[in-house]
Amino acid sequence: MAGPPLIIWEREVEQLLLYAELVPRLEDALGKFSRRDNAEVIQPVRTTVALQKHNGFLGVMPTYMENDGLLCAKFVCFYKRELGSALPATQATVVLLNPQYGNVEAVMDGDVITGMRTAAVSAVSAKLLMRPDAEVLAILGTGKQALSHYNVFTEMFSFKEVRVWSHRKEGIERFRQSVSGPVTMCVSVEEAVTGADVIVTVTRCTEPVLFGRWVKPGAHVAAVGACRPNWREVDDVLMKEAVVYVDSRDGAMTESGDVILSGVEVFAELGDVINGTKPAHREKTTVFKSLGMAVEDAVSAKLVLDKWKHRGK
Ligand SMILES: NC(=O)C1=CN([C@@H]2O[C@H](COP(=O)(O)OP(=O)(O)OC[C@H]3O[C@@H](n4cnc5c(N)ncnc54)[C@H](O)[C@@H]3O)[C@@H](O)[C@H]2O)C=CC1
Ligand SMILES: O=C([O-])C1=[NH+]CCC1
Repeated sequence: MAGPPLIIWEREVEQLLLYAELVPRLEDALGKFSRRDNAEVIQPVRTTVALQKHNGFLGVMPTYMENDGLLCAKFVCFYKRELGSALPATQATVVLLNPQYGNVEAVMDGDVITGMRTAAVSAVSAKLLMRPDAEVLAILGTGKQALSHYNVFTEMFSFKEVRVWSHRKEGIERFRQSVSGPVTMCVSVEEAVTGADVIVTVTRCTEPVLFGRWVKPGAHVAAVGACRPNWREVDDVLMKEAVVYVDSRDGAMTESGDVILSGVEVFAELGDVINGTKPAHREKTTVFKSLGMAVEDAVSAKLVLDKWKHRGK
């Protein structure tokens, strides 16, 4: 008989996950996903159940990575909140199962995993797609994802300036106090993104907040919010001017309003670039549209579990 599952909560996950260890595992997982080999990865598009009364959705995100012996599912609730609401936009739990017997081995907090793996994948997109001389990073939004993106982008790259915009002044002030490095606080999106080399959009917007007319040619945009087919974060002009990369083509064609409603053609998955089957157009304006994938959660959770088992050794 299997023992009871391990329960690993937020503070422990926070202590165990490090970007330096997470990033290479995510790159490997993105590459495996894009090879479409069922022995490596089975990952259907996320199933979503509408929580109409609460203006939200439950997303169920399973994956099986046979060669890695990994069976995992994340449950993530995400909401369209009122402007200024203090309630979280997402809440998540990750479950690791034994693929041979089907028992649950570990249940862990999914919020830190979601924050860190999403930001780390955006950083991978920048590593592959931004111009090598990039100096200015602009972050739109000041919530959980904004913070994790700030942390990994400043750990992996040396930007001369990091600009931050939020629709609320208090949001920017809170953000400035929670980060260790300098930030330039911007009063408008236009001010934040004009001349920026890399732009990260991490808002709860459901209408475009970033407009192509403000984006410098050759900039790289990691568009992380707007994960429903009728939600937008960036406008048609930007989508049509850019070479568009995604985490999952099927995911983007099912869930991304920015892709579906602009009618653009997806050029490649990040995994295709990692595998060397599609080029990285660093010289052009690029958009990485992120929806989030179960393989990212699975390899993150496995890293947490392995480190939990070896802690103190
Ligand atoms: N692609 C992916 O893998 C993932 C995407 N997400 C998405 O990322 C976005 C940010 O998530 P969190 O940082 O956790 O949320 P959060 O609630 O912590 O922060 C959201 C930010 O958006 C701002 N905001 C809210 N409404 C706005 C509006 N109408 N216009 C402009 N700004 C607005 C808030 O002031 C806040 O700064 C959400 O859309 C979420 O669904 C979250 C997890 C994973
Ligand atoms: O992958 C993920 O966890 C999510 N994507 C959009 C909301 C949550």
